[in-house]
Amino acid sequence: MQSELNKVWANCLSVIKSDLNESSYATWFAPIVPLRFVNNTLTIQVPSQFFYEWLEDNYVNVLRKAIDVAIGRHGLLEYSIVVDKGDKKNPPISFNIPNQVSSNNTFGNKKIEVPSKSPFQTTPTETLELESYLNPKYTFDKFIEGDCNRLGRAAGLAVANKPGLTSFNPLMIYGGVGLGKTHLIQAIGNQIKSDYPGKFVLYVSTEKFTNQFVNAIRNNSIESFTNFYLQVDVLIIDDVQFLSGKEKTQETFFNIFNHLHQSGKQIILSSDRAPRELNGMEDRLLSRFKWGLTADLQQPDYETRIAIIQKKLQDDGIQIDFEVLEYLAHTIQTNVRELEGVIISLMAQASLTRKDIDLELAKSTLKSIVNEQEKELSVENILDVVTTYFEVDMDTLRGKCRKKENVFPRQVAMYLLKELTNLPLKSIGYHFGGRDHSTVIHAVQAVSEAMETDKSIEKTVRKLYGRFH
Ligand SMILES: Nc1ncnc2c1ncn2[C@@H]1O[C@H](COP(=O)(O)OP(=O)(O)OP(=O)(O)O)[C@@H](O)[C@H]1O
Repeated sequence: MQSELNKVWANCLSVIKSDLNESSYATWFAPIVPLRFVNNTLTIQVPSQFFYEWLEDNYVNVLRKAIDVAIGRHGLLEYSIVVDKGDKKNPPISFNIPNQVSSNNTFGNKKIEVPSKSPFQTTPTETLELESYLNPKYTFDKFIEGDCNRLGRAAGLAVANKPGLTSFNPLMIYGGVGLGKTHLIQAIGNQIKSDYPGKFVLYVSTEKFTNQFVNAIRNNSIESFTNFYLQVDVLIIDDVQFLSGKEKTQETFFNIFNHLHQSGKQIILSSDRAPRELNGMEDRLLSRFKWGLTADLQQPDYETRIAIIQKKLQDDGIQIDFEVLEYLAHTIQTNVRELEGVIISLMAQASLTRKDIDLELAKSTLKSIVNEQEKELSVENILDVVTTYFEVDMDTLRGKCRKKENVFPRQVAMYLLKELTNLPLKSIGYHFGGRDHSTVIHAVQAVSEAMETDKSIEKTVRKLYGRFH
């Protein structure tokens, strides 16, 4: 019945509207035509195969909720896709939809069951915003600034303030695992979304972009795919290293890139390595990557690690003594994700055991993690760490050369042996070409004094010490 159909669809739309922003609603739901409502099944007409896939990929939860409210938990949704010439030649597509019960291709319709409970249900803090795939937890105020990320963060803020209008287009952020690339590029997207609600900001991983492209080839819907991307105002693509070796995807991305760039749209990219190290990438694409600004994220230094831990604990309303903070920052030096993981286990331990987070709890919680990272305490390993850090060879470290660049690493090595082992001074001297104990005492004093007067030396020595303790 026509009036019932309209009522059901109007109810769906009001649920959908309340969940989405205006531009997503206008792009994806305004063009839908309700066709019929029979036996608890609502049939909607969508303009293309790509449109249908995009709805299923991005809005399935919203649709499910709308059907629940408008029809009830037994409601079904059926799509009727406007078939163009090319689509007719295609074999039926295979779906990647959980809970799909049937696909009826006789009339070009696709039928899925919409269960009352979302299989993707997440906790509120993890809810992704469906329309742009931005995670709202990634913001600038949660991104701690340090020497390791100063340029990237500043460039990110500049881009967020004036998307498409700075010379940082594209902005490419690169760096190793867990150093904050995704956080930073999403923070830019989140800020733009909040300051410029009219702009269509899209975050997409390279993997997802590639999958969509492959599907579009299979379904002969490349044009819809490309057209969709050309509507984006701010395109954020994560992990572009995964484009390596994918020539066709690169070609399409190249065209989208050029078009967006020429239209003054902002492009933001992340990669796990610098553009010059991206193998398997077309030169013309690589040269585009370098058009704007390339900024790297490095491992956070000691002070930044302290600030990150403080912020994470503070966000959870937890206070800890500075000595615990120092211990954590010394112990976990690899990347921020690991640091976060440790803080979470620590908080879990504290709440389980109903204890405050003190040094004892920190040490016992971190025991397994620390043991994995610690090098075995031996003279060889200590000297090895020193030679690697200062880039001197073992013979020079143990030898007699009096050049300043060799004397200091040697003194640090002696200092570490004294602090970390129970070796008598004479034995320590023995490892350095048979020097006597007074040379070792002198080295230990020299390093201690240098640590007191020079913060960077203190940091270096503590860092090397931290490899064993
Ligand atoms: N400067 C920072 N301040 C606060 N949190 C940070 C910072 N850098 C990274 N993090 C946090 O560390 C975790 C890992 O960061 P993220 O996922 O952005 O790293 P990534 O570089 O994208 O890693 P991958 O290469 O594995 O994709 C996230 O939870 C992020 O919020």
